[in-house]
Amino acid sequence: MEQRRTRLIAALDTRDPGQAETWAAAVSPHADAIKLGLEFAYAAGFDAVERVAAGRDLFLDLKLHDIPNTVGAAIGSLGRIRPAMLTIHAGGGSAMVAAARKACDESFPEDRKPILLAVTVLTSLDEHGLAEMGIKDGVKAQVLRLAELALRNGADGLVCSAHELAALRAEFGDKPVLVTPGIRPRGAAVGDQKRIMTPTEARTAGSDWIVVGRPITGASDPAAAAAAIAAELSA
Ligand SMILES: O=C(O)c1cc(=O)[nH]c(=O)n1[C@@H]1O[C@H](COP(=O)(O)O)[C@@H](O)[C@H]1O
Repeated sequence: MEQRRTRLIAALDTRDPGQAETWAAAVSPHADAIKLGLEFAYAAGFDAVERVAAGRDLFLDLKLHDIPNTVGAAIGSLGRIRPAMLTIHAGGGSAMVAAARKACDESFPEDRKPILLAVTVLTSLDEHGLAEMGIKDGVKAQVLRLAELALRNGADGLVCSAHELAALRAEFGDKPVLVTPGIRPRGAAVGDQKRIMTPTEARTAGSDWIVVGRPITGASDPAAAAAAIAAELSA
């Protein structure tokens, strides 16, 4: 079987457009896409998102989670940004995911439709965190449940931790795009993440894309940190 190519998304979490542009330029030779999310969009605005993303593949991580009409309309407002990937929360339910699918289909040209990704269980949560919300049968069961809901309603892929990749591939096959944050090169600070793996482990487990933020942006040389992770993925 051909080895899956695992690609790198660099998460550029900052409020500062100048910093985002500097990081984007530094990591772009090594990362396959950049991610801008809530911190940047709220602080710098969508014009800045558009500027930093120009000429680059953008993972726009807004993690939309609202009533179907609002989520569909929000996606409809993103047309000028043309993200390569876009996130919603699978926990918004079937009708919300379906509304997001419809909005993607109607708001973007056929050849520039974003990959619609449904976040299953955040990588900052563990069994205890889920139990606090009344979900008592564990992370894997919840990820599989939300994955089924999201894929059935039109999501192209899922955001999960690398720990669930094997179960998701066994259940849903090769087609869904599986994106895994919570990636920590050996020895890197874990921070608020709970379900982590190294780049090599995530690649071996079948990740299509890994998302790495602070291990790159917090490094003294972000370009070198991104290059080292890219090298690890292609070793
Ligand atoms: O959707 C995401 O990208 C996401 C989902 C998830 O479950 N966990 C998660 O960490 N993320 C994002 O991935 C990035 C991880 O950043 P670091 O922990 O700094 O590597 C952040 O921008 C998070 O918002």
